[in-house]
Amino acid sequence: MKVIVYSAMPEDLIESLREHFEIKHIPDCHTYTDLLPDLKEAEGLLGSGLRVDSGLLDHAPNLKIVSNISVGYDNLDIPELTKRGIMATNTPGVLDDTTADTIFGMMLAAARRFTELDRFVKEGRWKAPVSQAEYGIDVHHKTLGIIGMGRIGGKIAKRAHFGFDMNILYHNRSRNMEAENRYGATYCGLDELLQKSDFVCLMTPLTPETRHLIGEREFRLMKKTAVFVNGSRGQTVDEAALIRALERKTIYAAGMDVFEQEPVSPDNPLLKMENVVTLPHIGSATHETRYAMAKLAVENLTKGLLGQCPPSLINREIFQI
Ligand SMILES: NC(=O)C1=CN([C@@H]2O[C@H](COP(=O)(O)OP(=O)(O)OC[C@H]3O[C@@H](n4cnc5c(N)ncnc54)[C@H](OP(=O)(O)O)[C@@H]3O)[C@@H](O)[C@H]2O)C=CC1
Ligand SMILES: O=CC(=O)O
Repeated sequence: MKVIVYSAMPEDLIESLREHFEIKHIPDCHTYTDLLPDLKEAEGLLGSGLRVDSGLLDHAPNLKIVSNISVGYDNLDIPELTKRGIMATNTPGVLDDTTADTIFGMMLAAARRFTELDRFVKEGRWKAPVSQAEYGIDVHHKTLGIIGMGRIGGKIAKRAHFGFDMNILYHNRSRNMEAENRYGATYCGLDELLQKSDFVCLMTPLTPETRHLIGEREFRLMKKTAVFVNGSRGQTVDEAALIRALERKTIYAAGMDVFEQEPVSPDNPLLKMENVVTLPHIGSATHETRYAMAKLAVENLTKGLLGQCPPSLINREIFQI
């Protein structure tokens, strides 16, 4: 069976795949056209970020499984894959703590102005003891609103509750009793969360329902002192509205790990704002966690192609056909 690996992958994991499959490794793939010569025969596709829809699938008549090395799977057209009987898998769970660390770190950095003041020191502008001009705002004992209290949202809540004595509000389509019982989180409507939170953290998947979930109206509902942090996907936020909210001081600061366009354009006004912490989509980017994700993706693909149910199968109905 032929498998295309279209992202960088540790050599030992490539070797474990070679025990079962013929591997074509194309680590620098940007669009499916880079894969065209191999797609026709491929039964498995493994990597992260590639858009997989009918455009690609029409060239891949033998494909049985698409194994995503990420938990978010907005790059996959799940209904189309399911219609064609192709399994889709992702990597939930193994990246929760690392991603929560990143998002929490970004919240602290925005509130305490770490990146801005790092530049202040390195550029030789630190000439006297700091004054109010360099003060930030406290994170501990404040109210954190988490939109999308799932696996990662829960780990952010854990840090906020046990480490920072924060009061936690959350909004989902359904209640998360574990977050309520373990971290004292309170369920509320989106508008109430936006009005009451000192920190607003967005952690939903990108779906048609969450596209531009946070826009002009939502920024206006937030406190003028609010710090907004996006760890989900760039398209869940109307970035033009965020830029206006920061320019007009409708909110205090922002932390962005994800952008509507990635890599972000150098002209993006957010890059010029001192009160915005920008990261290059590194939520899960540690050596240990990226390895764990790749390993799980390899397990998903191997099990799927060898006739077993992959542990993180998204379109489970395929196994009931
Ligand atoms: N920045 C980065 O590097 C990373 C980003 N991510 C992003 O984070 C996302 C979340 O991951 P994970 O925590 O594992 O996912 P989960 O599915 O565990 O959690 C997602 C949460 O979002 C809620 N949600 C979904 N749709 C809506 C909606 N329309 N309105 C309100 N809440 C909603 C869900 O609750 P309910 O169903 O009850 O609504 C659920 O609690 C990923 O899909 C990915 O996009 C993930 C990892 C790293
Ligand atoms: O953005 C990363 C993911 O795993 O999803």
